[in-house]
Amino acid sequence: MASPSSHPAQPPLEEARAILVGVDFGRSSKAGSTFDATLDELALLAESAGDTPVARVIARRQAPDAALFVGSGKADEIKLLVQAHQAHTVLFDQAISPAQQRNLERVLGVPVADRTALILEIFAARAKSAEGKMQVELARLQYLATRLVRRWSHLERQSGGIGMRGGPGEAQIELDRRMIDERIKTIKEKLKKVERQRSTQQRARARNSVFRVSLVGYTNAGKSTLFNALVKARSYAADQLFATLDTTTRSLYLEQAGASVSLSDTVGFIRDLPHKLVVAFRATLQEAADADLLLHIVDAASPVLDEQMLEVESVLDEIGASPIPQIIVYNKQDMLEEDQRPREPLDWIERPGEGGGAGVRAARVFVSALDGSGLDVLREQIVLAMQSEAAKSATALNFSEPAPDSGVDFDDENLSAEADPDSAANHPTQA
Ligand SMILES: Nc1nc2c(ncn2[C@@H]2O[C@H](COP(=O)(O)OP(=O)(O)OP(=O)(O)O)[C@@H](O)[C@H]2O)c(=O)[nH]1
Ligand SMILES: [Mg+2]
Repeated sequence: MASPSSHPAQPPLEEARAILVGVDFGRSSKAGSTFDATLDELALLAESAGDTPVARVIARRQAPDAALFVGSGKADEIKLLVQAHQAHTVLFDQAISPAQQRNLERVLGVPVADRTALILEIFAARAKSAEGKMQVELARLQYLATRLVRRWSHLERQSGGIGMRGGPGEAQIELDRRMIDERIKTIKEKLKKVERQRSTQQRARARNSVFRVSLVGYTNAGKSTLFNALVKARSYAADQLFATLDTTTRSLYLEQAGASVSLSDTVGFIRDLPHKLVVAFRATLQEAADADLLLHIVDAASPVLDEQMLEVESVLDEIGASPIPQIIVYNKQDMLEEDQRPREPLDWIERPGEGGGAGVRAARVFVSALDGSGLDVLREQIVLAMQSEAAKSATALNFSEPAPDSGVDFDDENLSAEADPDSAANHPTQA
């Protein structure tokens, strides 16, 4: 076995057995079942990062231990499990500090990672566009700059991707850190340029009056599957978290309206998305925020669908997309028991308003992206939303519509990475 001070041996590609650890601080509302669901999500994250979960440990504490996050007894228990399963890594459901990570690695003898690191690994492996890759690299470097990372991710070894694999002595780390800072600066500058281009494109798109619809929702809810079913495209759909990172847009022809709308598939949301990553992806999500209509896709079979919906609503609020009309799409109806399925194909529910304010009514439709049921009703609702929007802007036109080519309706600079999420620049098309 690797001595504690050396770089722990990297597992061979085909196996990376992981022990999952969650600490219940007694805050989960519906104790037990809910907490288990969060570990289910960690398991799916681990699998999406190429690890195989082999055991779960749940600890109960009032507060995290300063040195080890869990108590020393629990740490011993985890170590026994690591040995019994010949595990290669231990994954924590909560964010652990750099010091806790170091201490844990010393005690357990294998690399330790937390949820944030896992999400970053997945994002790094999945990003496809040049901009997406830069955004992820930036978020990763900012995260790595604060810790000695001993875990050389499974995905990274597969893809030979970007990133730092630390581990060596302090001098090397100091050197790495300086290089990291340099790299961060360069990427920020490049990103600014790309973002300026993007906002010019967005402005052009906003001028041509195609009705824009964005699919949003918790990761794995079925956005890409629904996107493919609607436009008969092939967006990458898989039982993995964050299968989609870059926005894909296609034209969707709606027979009932005799017109086309543009439909965009977007990155999924997840609870406690690392803050840096939220900032990095704001530009991508901004496309969702600029839509005329959001289809909020929900995994109706998830035991924690309420929490997932609230998480999505809170991110939407953060990027200024709360006021955009929504259709709530309860997907995966085929997975429900007969008696759990709704009697009517459509009803109305109340969703939170802007800034958590007064609720707003939204149509809810029940579909299965897999077997295609309910898609007609969904198309009808899109048409209705489009017509009601057209009626609204016709009324607005009678008042003070600026000349379409005034060119001063909003400012490129304000849409750059540092833009304030609450600034008016996030609502460029608002009358
Ligand atoms: N049974 C069932 N499975 C579905 C349905 N829609 C999607 N799925 C499955 O759910 C999983 C996730 O689907 P995706 O379309 O990749 O989900 P997504 O929301 O795009 O996920 P991310 O891009 O990772 O955020 C896949 O295994 C799909 O086959 C459905 O209506 N019924
Ligand atoms: Mg997807």
